[in-house]
Amino acid sequence: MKLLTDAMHHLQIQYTDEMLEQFQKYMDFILEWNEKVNLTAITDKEEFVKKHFVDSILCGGIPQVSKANKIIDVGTGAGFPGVPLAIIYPEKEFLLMDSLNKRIKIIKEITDEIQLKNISVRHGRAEDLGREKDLRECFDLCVSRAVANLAVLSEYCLPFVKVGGWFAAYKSAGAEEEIKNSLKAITMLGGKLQQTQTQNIPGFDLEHPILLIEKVNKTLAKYPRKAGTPAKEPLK
Ligand SMILES: C[S@@+](CC[C@H](N)C(=O)[O-])C[C@H]1O[C@@H](n2cnc3c(N)ncnc32)[C@H](O)[C@@H]1O
Repeated sequence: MKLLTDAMHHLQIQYTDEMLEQFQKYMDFILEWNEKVNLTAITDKEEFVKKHFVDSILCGGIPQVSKANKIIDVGTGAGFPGVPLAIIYPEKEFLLMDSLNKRIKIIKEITDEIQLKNISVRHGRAEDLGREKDLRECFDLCVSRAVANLAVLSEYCLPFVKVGGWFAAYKSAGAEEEIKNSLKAITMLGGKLQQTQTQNIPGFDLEHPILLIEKVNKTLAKYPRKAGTPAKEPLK
């Protein structure tokens, strides 16, 4: 866990022994489950800590993230970035969702086991859950990593965010063209790209722009379109 504590020092994230224990147990359980169900291609523990834990908490300490209370992780997969963020922010409430029920059930089982009490889970597609009354425009912050192209992702994510809230999209370096081509879609969905934050921890080779998109207007009732349509016909 030295890699993780080094990164947390750099990001000025406070941590406790209990948090480090939760990180350790989460990795152990995921790798154990991974022998039966495909959860992650990363099985080397050092790589796991870097690419899953450190990468997930790169948005830690960003003011838009620090001040959010209710957070949703769209397309969480094996729990990233939602679980590491829930560990470092025990006072915030997290909802992790994914269209693959198998993964959601495993995350629930593991997070119960390690007593991460601030996580709940929901199975479903973003296009469907984004229309549910108890989820639509209810979150201060939506995070999402490695789920879809930014225009598509914005249609999945922005409907969950309340006006005045934020969508933090984890993108890879070199996404400038993708960002430029998604600006219109972001506006159509009620968002505005305000800032791109690139966290670079010396020695980590994780250069990652995190796009901070503010929800400036309500999302029109016609979005998200029906399941499958955003990916087939991205807004432009
Ligand atoms: C490549 S994985 C990334 C998982 C995780 N966010 C990470 O960074 O490790 C993409 C995940 O998004 C989920 N996903 C894709 N489209 C989705 C949708 N329309 N609604 C909900 N989840 C979706 C997939 O089931 C998968 O678990």
